[in-house]
Parts: sequence; C-alpha cells; structure tokens
Amino acid sequence: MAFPGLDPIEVPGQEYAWWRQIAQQTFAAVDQLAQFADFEAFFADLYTYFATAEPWVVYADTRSSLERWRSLGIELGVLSNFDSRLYGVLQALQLDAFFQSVTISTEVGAAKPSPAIFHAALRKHGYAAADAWHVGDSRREDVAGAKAVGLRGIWLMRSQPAAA
Ligand SMILES: O=C(O)COP(=O)(O)O
Repeated sequence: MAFPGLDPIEVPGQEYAWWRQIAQQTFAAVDQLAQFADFEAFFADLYTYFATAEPWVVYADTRSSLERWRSLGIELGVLSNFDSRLYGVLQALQLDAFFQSVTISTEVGAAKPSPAIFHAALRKHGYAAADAWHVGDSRREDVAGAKAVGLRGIWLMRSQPAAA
C-alpha cells in the first residue's frame, strides 16, 4: 500500500480507508455484508484490534534470531508494506528494540518491490545496497525487489504457520 505524493498528515486516514475497502469488498464477495448491523463500527474495532499484539503471532525462532544478529553487531531494520500501525505492533510485541529503523511503504510513498522503498531504508543505515541483505516472505516484493536494487534478497519460506 502506498499513496505517492500524499501529505503525510493524511496517510493514517488513507490507510484506514484502504483497509476498510478491502474488508467491505471481502465480505461483499461472499455475500456477508448484510450480517453487520453497523459495518462502520465493526470495521473500526477490527482496525484497532490489529494495532494490538493480540492477533499477531511471533514465530518461535524470531526472537532468538534477532538476538543472535544483534549480538553479532548486525544492524536491523524493518521494511514493510503494512501501515503505520506497525510501530505500535512492534512495541506491543516487544520487538521494536531490535530494529534501528522502520520503513513503511505508506510513509515513503512507494511499496515493495519499488526500488524507492529499498533506497529509503538503506539511506537510514548509510549502507550501500551491496552491503545489505533483505529477508522476506514474498518472492516478488522482497526477493526480486531487493535484487533489483543490488541487495542480497533472501526468501524466507515458512512451511508451517506460526503456532498460536
Ligand atoms: O502483508 C502485508 O500487509 C505487509 O507485509 P510486509 O510487512 O512483509 O511488507
């Protein structure tokens, strides 16, 4: 998700509207919109819920990997096509302290695989693309996007969902 050229002050509202449309279309596609007495209230609650730790599950190997990389002195950054709620989610999950930077597509105005978001993240660390790795679960957005700007792109292919 990205809104190129949008005044930053308007980003949170546009993020909300973008997800609201997705939710509405999804329920409409399976003929379930009518079940909501108040879809707007439902969606407001849903949006808020996903800004908390509760619906998210951290993979069992995530924290230990982050700790290991931190102990090796590796700088870490988050590069995401999610939205501004990510800051609060990382805090709520107590993951924020691992990362020196957080780069979100809606703030950059470009989403992965656009080169612009990779360059924005690299600038925060002061590294050349050749000196950085990008790990992600999407072959197109993460691996191909990273490689296109000269980063090493690593595909994290999970075969199992995270245990709740
Ligand atoms: O799926 C999303 O909404 C975002 O995914 P990402 O953080 O890997 O970019």
